[in-house]
Formats: sequence, C-alpha cells, structure tokens
Amino acid sequence: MSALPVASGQGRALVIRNLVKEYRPGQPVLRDISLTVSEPGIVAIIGPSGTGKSTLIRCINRLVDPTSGSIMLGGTDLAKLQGEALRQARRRLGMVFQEYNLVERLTVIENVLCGRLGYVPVWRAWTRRFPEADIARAFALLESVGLGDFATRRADQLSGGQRQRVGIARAVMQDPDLVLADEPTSSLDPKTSVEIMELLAQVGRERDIPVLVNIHNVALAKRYALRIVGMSKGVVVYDGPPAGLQDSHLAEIYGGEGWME
Ligand SMILES: Nc1ncnc2c1ncn2[C@@H]1O[C@H](COP(=O)(O)OP(=O)(O)OP(=O)(O)O)[C@@H](O)[C@H]1O
Repeated sequence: MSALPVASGQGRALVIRNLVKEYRPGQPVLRDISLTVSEPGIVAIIGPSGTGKSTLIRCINRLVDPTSGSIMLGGTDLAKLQGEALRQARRRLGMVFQEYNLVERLTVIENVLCGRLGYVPVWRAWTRRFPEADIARAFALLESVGLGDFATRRADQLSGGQRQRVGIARAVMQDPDLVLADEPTSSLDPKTSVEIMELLAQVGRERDIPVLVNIHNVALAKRYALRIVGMSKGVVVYDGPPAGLQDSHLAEIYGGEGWME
C-alpha cells in the first residue's frame, strides 16, 4: 500500500470532561466520562454491548446531544455548537461507519469527494462540481487505499472491505483533526478487518492525528491500538497501553471470567 498523500501537521487534542448522556431522564448511558486524546494513532474503545461506546462517538460528532459536560477540540466545545458552527466543526471530524454509509448510486470517486462537501459552496455541492485540486487529491487517496482502478465504479458494486476503504478515503479527504470509527470492522471477515485496522493506523501515523475506534475484537484492539479505553456501564474502567490490559481488567470490563477460557 502506498503512502497516504499530504500529511497535514499537528493532531489536536480532544478533551472530554464530565460527559453525561441520558436518552431518558435519570437513566444515564454515559456517566461522567473524562478522557483526553491527543496522541496520533489508534485509541481503541472496548466494552460490552450497550455500554455506551457508540453513544460516546455520537456525542463527539454530535449525532446525539450530550446531556452535560464538555467536548473540547482545538479550543472549541463541540457539545455547545449549533447550526453553521457545528457544520464547520464537523468538517474536522472524519467519520468511518460500520455499514460504510456510502452513497450507493454514486461512483467511488464521487463518494471520496463527498468528504469535501463541508468545504465547498452549496452550489458546487449540489452540482457535485469540485475544484480540480480536490479531484486530483481524491484520485491520489483512492490510489493510496488500493482502489485506484475502481474510481468510476458505482459504490454498490464494491465488497465490504472495498467500501470501508472508500469510507476511510472519504474521511481523510476532509482533512480531519480526528477520525472517529464506529465498529469499522464488525461487518468484515478477519483478514479484511486486519487490513482495515492497518489502514486506520496508517492514517493516524501519517496524518499525525488520533483515530478513535470502537471495536469489539479485543485481539485486534491490542494489536493496533497504542492505547485502550475499556468501558463498562457508561464509565471508563481501564485507560492505558494494550500491554497493561490484563485478564482482571477484561473481567471488570465484560463481567465474569468463564468466557475467557
Ligand atoms: N437513540 C437512542 N434512544 C434511546 N436509547 C438509546 C439510543 N441509542 C442508544 N441507546 C441505549 O443506550 C445504551 C448504549 O448504547 P450504545 O449503542 O451506545 O452502546 P454500545 O456500547 O455502542 O453497544 P454495541 O457495542 O452493541 O454497539 C443502550 O442501552 C441503548 O439501548
């Protein structure tokens, strides 16, 4: 795989303080989460189903509204933004989804260019007429994720792994300060999952930005993350290097021990 083009300087710190999310009043899903993520590379969030991992990612990109607390990114509190300010801030958050979220009827290159939608005037977005420089960069990015020959294919003709590569290229196309990946490998086979994690690690390294990844596969998390955040029942119960994650931590995160045998 060739190098991703245009490495862009400093990643900026994400500083979450006392984050609480209640979908129903009095029933917090996230209970007072505080977390600082500033290092480039993958930070994996692990934890059992229903513990609030997706909710945390969705609070950061504001697909859901936090109940209280702050989410600072480069000096801006994402938790407080609305309207145009929120739209502008979202440009800095590259999203990678479990089900890829591509526009199926568009070509691969058009999907990558969708990463620029937050940057172009509305008329250009409507007519999908992007600046030449963006188009050249989209082609270069596609090449770098191994899909140089697929630019004019429709997205609905791709395999899951290929779709996720397009999703990652689209996220990088945004020039993000932070990539948020919500279970990016859950729909993929084991080999493809490894390739996608490698690609996400490469994005973090080469662009010097944090890549926050929700993931169920603990082995993959340990292999690719520089740091693991273990959540249980809406709180962080482990935050440290993969090498420090012991069976006792896994028992605390997932509950019980019989499943580990
Ligand atoms: N839009 C919503 N409205 C109400 N409750 C919700 C909503 N989204 C999530 N929840 C609840 O919040 C809790 C946490 O869900 P969340 O999806 O964040 O967990 P998760 O750790 O990502 O789980 P999984 O690993 O299964 O995806 C669950 O009890 C879920 O039912």
